[in-house]
Amino acid sequence: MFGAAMIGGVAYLQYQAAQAGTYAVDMFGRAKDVAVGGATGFLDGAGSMFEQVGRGWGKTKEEVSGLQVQTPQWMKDIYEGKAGQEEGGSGGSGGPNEPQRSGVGALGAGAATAGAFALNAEGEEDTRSEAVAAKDDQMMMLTRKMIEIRSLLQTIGQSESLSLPSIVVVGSQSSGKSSVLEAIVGHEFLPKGSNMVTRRPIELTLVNTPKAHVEYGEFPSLGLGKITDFSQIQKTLTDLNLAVPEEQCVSDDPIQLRIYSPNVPDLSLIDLPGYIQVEAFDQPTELKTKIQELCDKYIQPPNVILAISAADVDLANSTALRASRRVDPRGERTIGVVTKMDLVDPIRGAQILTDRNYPLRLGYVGVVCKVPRDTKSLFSRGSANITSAITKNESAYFNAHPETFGPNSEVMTGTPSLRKKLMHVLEATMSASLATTSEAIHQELAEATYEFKVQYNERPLSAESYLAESLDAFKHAFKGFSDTFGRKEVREIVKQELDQQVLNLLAQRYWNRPVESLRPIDQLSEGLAESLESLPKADPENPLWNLKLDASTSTLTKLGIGRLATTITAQALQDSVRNLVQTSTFSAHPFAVQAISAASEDILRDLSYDTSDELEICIKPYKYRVEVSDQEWKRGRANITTALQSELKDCDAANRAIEDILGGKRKAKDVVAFIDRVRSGSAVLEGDGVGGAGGFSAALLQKGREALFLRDRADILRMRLAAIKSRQCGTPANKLYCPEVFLDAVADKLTSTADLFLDAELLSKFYYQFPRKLEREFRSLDEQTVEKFAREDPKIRRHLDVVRRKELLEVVLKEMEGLRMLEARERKNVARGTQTEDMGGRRKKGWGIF
Ligand SMILES: Nc1nc2c(ncn2[C@@H]2O[C@H](COP(=O)(O)OP(=O)(O)OP(=O)(O)O)[C@@H](O)[C@H]2O)c(=O)[nH]1
Repeated sequence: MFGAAMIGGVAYLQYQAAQAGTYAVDMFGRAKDVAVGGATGFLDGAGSMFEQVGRGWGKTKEEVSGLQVQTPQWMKDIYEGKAGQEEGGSGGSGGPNEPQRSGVGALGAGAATAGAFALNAEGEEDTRSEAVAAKDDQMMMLTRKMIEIRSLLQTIGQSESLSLPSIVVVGSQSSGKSSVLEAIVGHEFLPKGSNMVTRRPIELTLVNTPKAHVEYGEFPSLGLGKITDFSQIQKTLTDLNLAVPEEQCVSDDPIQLRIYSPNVPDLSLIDLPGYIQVEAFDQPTELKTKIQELCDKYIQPPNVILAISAADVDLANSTALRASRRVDPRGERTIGVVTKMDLVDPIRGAQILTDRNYPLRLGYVGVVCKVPRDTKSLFSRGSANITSAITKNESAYFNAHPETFGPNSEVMTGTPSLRKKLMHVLEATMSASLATTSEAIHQELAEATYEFKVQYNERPLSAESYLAESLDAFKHAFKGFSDTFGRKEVREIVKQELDQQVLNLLAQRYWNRPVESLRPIDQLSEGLAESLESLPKADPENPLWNLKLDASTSTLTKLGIGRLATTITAQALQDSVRNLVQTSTFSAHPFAVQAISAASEDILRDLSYDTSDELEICIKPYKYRVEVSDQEWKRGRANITTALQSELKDCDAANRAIEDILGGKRKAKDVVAFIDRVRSGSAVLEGDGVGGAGGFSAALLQKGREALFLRDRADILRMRLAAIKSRQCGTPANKLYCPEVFLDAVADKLTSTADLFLDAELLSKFYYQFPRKLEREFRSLDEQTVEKFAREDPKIRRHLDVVRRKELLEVVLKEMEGLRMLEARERKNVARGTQTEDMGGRRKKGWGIF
């Protein structure tokens, strides 16, 4: 077990046994003894490290660098002084409890560690021996690996067995919990306020970045990116906490926060709401219980408990220690932190730290974490590091009482010592949990593999591959559509539209036989002058009929065909794209549906401007003259016959519907006969018929008028169908007598020009541009959006989850294997180190870690 390098063979085995609940040696109250034991083992480890680097701590950097070929990267970094920002200096005042280190600054060793421990950066002397420093570095690397694995496991899910332990911080309100965490991090970043602002657990992962110059935080699940302003982190945490409604009190949904800094150690901590004694009058009555339940959930084994108590409150009244006792009665995994040491007499402070009533195997650490008032304003901007100010203030206090807190005292004090202790304890606890967690991962992986096989036939899937496949399938479907929607289809929709326009024109200009008595005078048309029945016998020079035909033709050609035909074709394309999306995998993705629709709309809008103008120019000649060939006439005659027949059918159907409304044929006939009589003047319509007339209600009269109109229209259609069928309408020379045929032929000519042009200008350009635009837009989506897109479909989300879970578990297992190898190597080193020690009989005094 590599933890042994730090803890020492004997002490570590004791610790391990204690973790397993079989620890039989009474270490309580003799924490210091164990610490020395730990230090012995620690030096054993140093011995083996010595071997690793060429048995030469006394060598110069150059001498040693010749051996670097065999040394690991972290070690090289130390020799090259790259790992930390500063070399291990000898200046500054050492912490009172720090053991003296020989050969300080030699080889620049420990620079990385010092950076991580924030010792030199804070003006303190790194007093560790080189071997110790190197060992620390290796431990940090391993701890970091485990923390990384812990973070990976966090992303897999909140399963208790699938997790590595963390340090859980508990304490009553105002015990100084936040101050301790902020002293470790070096920034004020936790929510502050009187209104119980910590309502959710904060899972804090500290990542040491020795070479970085910038400190920042990240909320991995919020995607806010790197936040360098710690007051912004504080604000975000406050907002997230206050989002838990007051009546809900607290939530067990953790907030994950990672802080990257060269000044933090690699640690994983969980901050919890502070215990309260009694609810305030404006707080929910169950608040106390809820906080307790939440804390209880987190302080379970194998987590380490950081129990915060204030020195000015009797330890017997410490809620944190009481809570820890319930779940850790033998005090095996609790570190006691006594804050506000400056508020009690030093002798009393030292007594608290050596408390016999609440003995803790991992001991107590006394701290003064208050930011000195005179420097506080300097840090108000949220970016300055406060570690230095706190440590200086703290050292000043403890150094002022050397007889109580000096190097020879039994007690452990100071935030730097606490940081180190936390790292060592976390490393050991995590490594002790590795086997169990590894077993749980194996089991989870087996389940995920089974699900992947059975449910998804081992079909690999990623958000990117899903998007790519969906896009390819859609483009393929679109290609299929473009093969079936060409000039012929454009012609159909344009002609259908123009047919309608022709029918409207005919109705307006030719078929408008007025029902005179029922229409206001100003609506009576020129149709009165010459009835349509007289058209077949009209004089070819008759100005009225000539004018009518010219005006109708002109209306048709000047309709704005360019715009009309382009718009309806673009609309048909847009509708088709929408239908294609609905039948594609994209249909389950609102984002994609919207993006595709917008893409086609954009292209069609752009193309439509030019296309409609140019098409209008193409049909310009028809605005002045339209020649119709015999062939065209023949086609027009056939087409309009079909159109009129269909119109006639519609009229008859509408008439039948009205008859039904009027209460049958007979009743309808009576109403229509009355209106007919009014029209011919043989009956009188009282008023305007609003109150009814002739024994019929106003509503019946209205329906009767509609029926009469439809009857008239049907009569006209029949008459015109007969006319079109007659010999007279057999030739374009007689267009004056057959306006229906002529207008249809004109519409047909306009359609032919439009479909040719639209095919070349709108369709082919759209078919070219659209898939490319989609390709561009979808391929340039960022990872997050692609992920969001794929997860919109619940089926795909489940599939992705299984694949991802399986992949992550495989990665974690691989990482675990790596750790195990390191661990095995470490164990070997410890064994060798012990041998060396036995031979040399050399023992050094080291730090008391536990
Ligand atoms: N004198 C002195 N004051 C301290 C020390 N540590 C914290 N304080 C002060 O004690 C008060 C409470 O400290 P916090 O760190 O906010 O305590 P907390 O436990 O997080 O409190 P809640 O957020 O209410 O749960 C603050 O005014 C701190 O400035 C210390 O070591 N010495």
